[in-house]
Amino acid sequence: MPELLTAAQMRAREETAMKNGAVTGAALMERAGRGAVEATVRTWPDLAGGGHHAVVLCGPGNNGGDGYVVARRLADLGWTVEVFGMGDPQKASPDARLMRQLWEACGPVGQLSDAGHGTRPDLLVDALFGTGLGRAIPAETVTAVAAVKARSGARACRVVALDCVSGLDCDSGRMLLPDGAAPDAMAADLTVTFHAAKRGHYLGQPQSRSLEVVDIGLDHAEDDPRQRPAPGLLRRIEPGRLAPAAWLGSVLPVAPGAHKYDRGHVLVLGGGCGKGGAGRLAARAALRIGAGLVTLAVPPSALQENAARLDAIMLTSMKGPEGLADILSDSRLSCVALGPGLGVGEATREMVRQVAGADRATVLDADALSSFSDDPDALFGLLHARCVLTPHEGEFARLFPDLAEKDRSVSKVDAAAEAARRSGATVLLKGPDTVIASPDGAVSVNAAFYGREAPWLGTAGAGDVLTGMIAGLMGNGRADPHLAASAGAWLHVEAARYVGPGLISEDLPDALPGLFRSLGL
Ligand SMILES: NC(=O)C1=CN([C@@H]2O[C@H](COP(=O)(O)OP(=O)(O)OC[C@H]3O[C@@H](n4cnc5c(N)ncnc54)[C@H](O)[C@@H]3O)[C@@H](O)[C@H]2O)[C@@H](O)CC1
Ligand SMILES: Nc1ncnc2c1ncn2[C@@H]1O[C@H](COP(=O)(O)OP(=O)(O)O)[C@@H](O)[C@H]1O
Ligand SMILES: [K+]
Repeated sequence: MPELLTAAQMRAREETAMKNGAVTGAALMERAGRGAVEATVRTWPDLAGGGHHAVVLCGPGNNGGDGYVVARRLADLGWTVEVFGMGDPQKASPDARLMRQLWEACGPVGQLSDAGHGTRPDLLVDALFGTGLGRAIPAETVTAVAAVKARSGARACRVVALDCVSGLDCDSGRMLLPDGAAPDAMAADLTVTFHAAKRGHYLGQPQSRSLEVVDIGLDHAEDDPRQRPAPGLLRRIEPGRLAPAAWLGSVLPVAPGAHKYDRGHVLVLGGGCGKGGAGRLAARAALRIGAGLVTLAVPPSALQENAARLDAIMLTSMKGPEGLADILSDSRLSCVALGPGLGVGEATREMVRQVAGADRATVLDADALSSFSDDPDALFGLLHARCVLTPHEGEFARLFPDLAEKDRSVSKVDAAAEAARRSGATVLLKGPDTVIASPDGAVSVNAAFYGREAPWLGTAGAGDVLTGMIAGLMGNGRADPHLAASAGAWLHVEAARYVGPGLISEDLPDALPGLFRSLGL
């Protein structure tokens, strides 16, 4: 699976290759610029050949150096190229200075403040800042980008960003913009990044419609999606070089001779009369994803309602927390999911205490988490390594107020990792950029970006389905919590994309058989 690098990790890869004598900085810059031009033409084949017009905005560092290479390459292809630069060339790195000089043999470098003059270009190249960004970008760069876009009038020109959209903090995904700038002021149609995607490309609000990774000849670390990611590496969840079936075969119960108990028996604790939808969604998802048996335990008053709605899912009556011990005494129950529709309060807290004490694979969501807002440490004291917490940002803020989104000083990755360390459980922090972190430092991200968008997944009950999917995967005992949560999050988005717009949560479990078939399972 592809790893997502921090800016420092990227610099280290580059420095190692240069120290080994494997490559020079100038050669890397040439490859980056050449790769960016090739990726641009691959994306927009009508830009192949000469006769087009580009405006290239170059910053003071090596990102600007890449921009001078792109400018020269486009000019070689017969384009009309205007280049505008910033910063003192004498202060640039030797590589960036060299690339600027090589460009200057082809054409001039104008002042950034003049970038707004002229006719509509076919392409705007953002080579202002890359991984070296340390603070908010200067207002003059935002003004220059807006001025070039304004040259285009109603028919916007295409924008390609080199390495990242300038202003993107490549570690956190936050945009570092001057006061007053619109959040999408620097947005691009295509980002071409080098060697590997950076963390920030897959966190926060995507600033680019598409992302291409160009190989520049540096070594890649091997990462097998069937194993837990190594601490310190941020894994992007996707099958990678493996076929989806080969990857998911490591978490799904597919042994030909499997008995239903080999495929796990999941217990879902459901809500009271009139509050049962969430539990039923979770139970159905657990069954559809492959649990051999699923039992829904509900208060006696909700038995009739549920009996009328369920067939393959077994139903049992549970007289409050007092009735739970008896149910949990069945050693064949391999995973318990609780929270959706349970209600916030002491009864739910007591259920969590008993389930955690039963030392089984456990998924805690929604009210099972919110019931501990007043004393998160009491929850953390109960948890063990086979627990998965699946908060959305609101639930996360109740348990980890100092890591809450609104005043988060660290990235979502670091926030989830700290939450996992503190709680002793795997934490899946939801969103279009869902982050999964485990106490040993394993972290993965499942991003619904770059052609994998599924905004219709933000619909009532989608989280309850995810809870059931993860419980179903954990129940069969094959996958560890991190891998089960990762595969669950990936399949959740794939199921949403399989159904498409108009999706309601009920559709998600029932999309799984068709999705599995399409994945070759
Ligand atoms: N690391 C690698 O392996 C490679 C890096 N390359 C390019 O090099 C880039 C990184 O280059 P650099 O480290 O020089 O960094 P950048 O070019 O991203 O920017 C750093 C420069 O901008 C200045 N700066 C940073 N933030 C600023 C702000 N807010 N306002 C004004 N000035 C600011 C810095 O003082 C420095 O001069 C990558 O993004 C990539 O485009 C490529 O050439 C290929 C290989
Ligand atoms: N824009 C989006 N793109 C992809 N997934 C999304 C988006 N918005 C929400 N989701 C996903 O939808 C689910 C919503 O879960 P949650 O907030 O718990 O809802 P509920 O409580 O109604 O079940 C989460 O898995 C989240 O990651
Ligand atoms: K850039």
